[in-house]
Amino acid sequence: MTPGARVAAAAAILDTIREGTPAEMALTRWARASRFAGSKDRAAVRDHVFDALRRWRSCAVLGGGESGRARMIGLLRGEGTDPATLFTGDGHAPAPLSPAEDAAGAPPQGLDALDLPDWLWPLWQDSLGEAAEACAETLRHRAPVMLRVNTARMPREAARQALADAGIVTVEAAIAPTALIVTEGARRIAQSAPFLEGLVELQDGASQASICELPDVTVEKILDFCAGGGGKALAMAARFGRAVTAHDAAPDRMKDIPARAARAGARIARADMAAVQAAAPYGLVLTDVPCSGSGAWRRAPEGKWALTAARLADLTASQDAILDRAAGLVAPQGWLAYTTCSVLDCENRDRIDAFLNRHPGWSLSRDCRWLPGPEGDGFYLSVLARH
Ligand SMILES: C[S@@+](CC[C@H](N)C(=O)[O-])C[C@H]1O[C@@H](n2cnc3c(N)ncnc32)[C@H](O)[C@@H]1O
Repeated sequence: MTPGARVAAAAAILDTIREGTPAEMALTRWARASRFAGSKDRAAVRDHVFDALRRWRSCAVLGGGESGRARMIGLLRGEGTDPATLFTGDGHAPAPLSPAEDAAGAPPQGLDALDLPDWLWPLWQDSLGEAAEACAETLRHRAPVMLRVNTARMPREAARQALADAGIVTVEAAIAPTALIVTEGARRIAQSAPFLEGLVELQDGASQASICELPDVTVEKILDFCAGGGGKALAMAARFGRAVTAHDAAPDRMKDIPARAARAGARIARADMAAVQAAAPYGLVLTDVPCSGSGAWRRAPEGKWALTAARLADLTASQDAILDRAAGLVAPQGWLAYTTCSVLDCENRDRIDAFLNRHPGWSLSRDCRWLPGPEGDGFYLSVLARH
């Protein structure tokens, strides 16, 4: 596909997303219907679509309209590319700009320029203070591809070498002693020997850092209460060199854990609630709760536009309920860790303060927040100690 044809494909996909199709589904449907598109074409179209989703508001203002075509015009203008160079009408490229399109569009201002929803701004500012604008700006750009080295198997430097042998270039990240940033060859990771042999896993830097900040547990049992695909359970198994119990209210989400654990040489047993309760208490329970994802909107930008005040209220209620439930599983003198990939206080420190008000006999031991940046997403960790 020519660069212009890729832009035309992205514009059409953005229209289906506007009509309500989730981005991943819209991309998959397009790829199935476009057998002529090679892997580089698919990657380029995907990048266009996700860039436009990250900058949804500013693209519309710069492009002078809400359609996929207008947003692609806006995206190119925002990147300093004259749309006329790609909107040529040649082959499968989009038709040239009309005089009206040429004249439409303006530099975005305020929240259009920051690409945040209006209703969210007061909460955003209260939570982030002076960092509010910089944080919004960071989320307008792509996230780094990051790997966690399974240091239970190999030191970080040796893993870097093994990755380089597979054509994957990385640099060490300061955020965590396990973290690497991929600078070249990201698309080779899933088929590479270091990945297939469990030496590395894809995991954001701040998630890795949060596991490094957990208190030491030497003999006690460890439970990942919201295990999902098992990213944190695997990281805890590597950090502590111990077995981890994994639970999730949606057990299907844990279906990849056995294969991932086998690759990594980790002992992770999946457990339903009855089994979790039968094996209680635990020395450490991690609750990596469902959240707005506001710290990770670079990776999942649709979430930025789908979040509403009502949805946020539902999330905070379920965060409280999960904390209450998990607290009952923690041994005396044990730890309850709470994490979100959100930067909003209402999902972070406010939930912990509310928990401490409801539960005498607990105290706050550690409280960390990472802002989105070159080494990771926005993330929050709180560690609560049971007396
Ligand atoms: C942020 S995701 C977990 C991601 C995972 N820890 C990882 O690192 O890959 C949150 C998970 O919490 C689960 N969940 C939601 N409500 C829950 C509940 N009441 N009890 C346990 N898990 C719950 C969801 O199904 C979802 O998989």
